[in-house]
Amino acid sequence: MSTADTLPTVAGAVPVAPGPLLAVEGLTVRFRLPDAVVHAVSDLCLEIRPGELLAVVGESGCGKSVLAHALLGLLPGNATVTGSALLRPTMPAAGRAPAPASVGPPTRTGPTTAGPVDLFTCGERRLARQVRGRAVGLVPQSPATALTPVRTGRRLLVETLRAHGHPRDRAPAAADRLATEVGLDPADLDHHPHELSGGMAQRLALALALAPDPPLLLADEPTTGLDRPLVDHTLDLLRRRCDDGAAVLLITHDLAAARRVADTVAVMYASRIVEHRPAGELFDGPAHPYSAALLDALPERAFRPVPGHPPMLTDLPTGCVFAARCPAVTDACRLRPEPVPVGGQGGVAACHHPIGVPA
Ligand SMILES: Nc1ncnc2c1ncn2[C@@H]1O[C@H](COP(=O)(O)OP(=O)(O)OP(=O)(O)O)[C@@H](O)[C@H]1O
Ligand code: NI
Repeated sequence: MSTADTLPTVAGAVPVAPGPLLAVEGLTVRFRLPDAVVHAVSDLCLEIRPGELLAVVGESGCGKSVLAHALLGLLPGNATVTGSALLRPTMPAAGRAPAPASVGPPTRTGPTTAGPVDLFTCGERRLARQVRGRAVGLVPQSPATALTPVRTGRRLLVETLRAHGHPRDRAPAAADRLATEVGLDPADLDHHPHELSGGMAQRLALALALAPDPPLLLADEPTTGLDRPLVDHTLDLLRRRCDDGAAVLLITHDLAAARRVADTVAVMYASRIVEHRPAGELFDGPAHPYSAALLDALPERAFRPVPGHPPMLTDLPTGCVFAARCPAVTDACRLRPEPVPVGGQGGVAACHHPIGVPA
């Protein structure tokens, strides 16, 4: 798809047609601890459109999973969430053919004329009934603990398919097809989740998330524990879902995965998005020194780890969060950088000295 019209807007800008499926504005998540406050996500803005695969990348602990959990109202009671996350409602698009390998309900969803829903204010009842596992699917980061242990994979999958409109007589065959689609042997569905390996549980969780054919899928490290062929199989499956009109937010440590399938990449560092670009632009010429350092750490590039450590999320600097590790730091970095346009396709980087942009 064209990346020019898939990019996020800087906070406050007017989104262009056809409009995002999800528009997150100023998302801030804080966890209250007895003696500290964890700044897990800070002033995060992003948009994702139908057909777009957005990869969110960044080191462990930078806030990627908290972002996904915030969108679905899954954060614990010590969290406070501010900002907005407008999800455009969808309805079945009559006559739209499902992808050949897809076993979702016979129609994919398309836009309606109804207004968007703010996921942060719509309330738990609406999240439970209309959003989680329906409008927005989640592949959790630790599926082994998230899956109900008392039912077999087959029962979980058939129940999910039935709950989303598959007729009783067709749901078992649909479950088998879905298992095959995610790289499981249908016979694996006869086991309970705890009897599965981590990689198999991962694929079962993916099948369960795909069963309702959600217009938006949040996939949190969906390839952890898989060998390379299965990683590629899973990534290509997510790509096909996007090509068929769904939007996928792929959370991953694996930059090669992002490069393989993403349209756009958001690089997170210490609770903030520091760069958000079309994938090709980011990999060919990162603008934020942190993105450049992450790419330099790849084995096929300089294989040089990012020097130093991220700041504590309980004690973030008031200026640029990357300043202490940045080779290009100057006095200006004591002030927080606003996102500035980089590249030619609407990308942004939050940096006072973006690479390749004249001062
Ligand atoms: N319930 C909580 N209470 C306090 N801090 C929390 C809570 N949940 C998460 N955090 C903190 O929020 C920060 C972001 O966590 P998150 O799980 O989003 O990281 P991540 O980017 O997904 O990392 P990983 O790649 O390791 O999964 C971490 O510092 C984590 O310790
Ligand atoms: Ni995580």
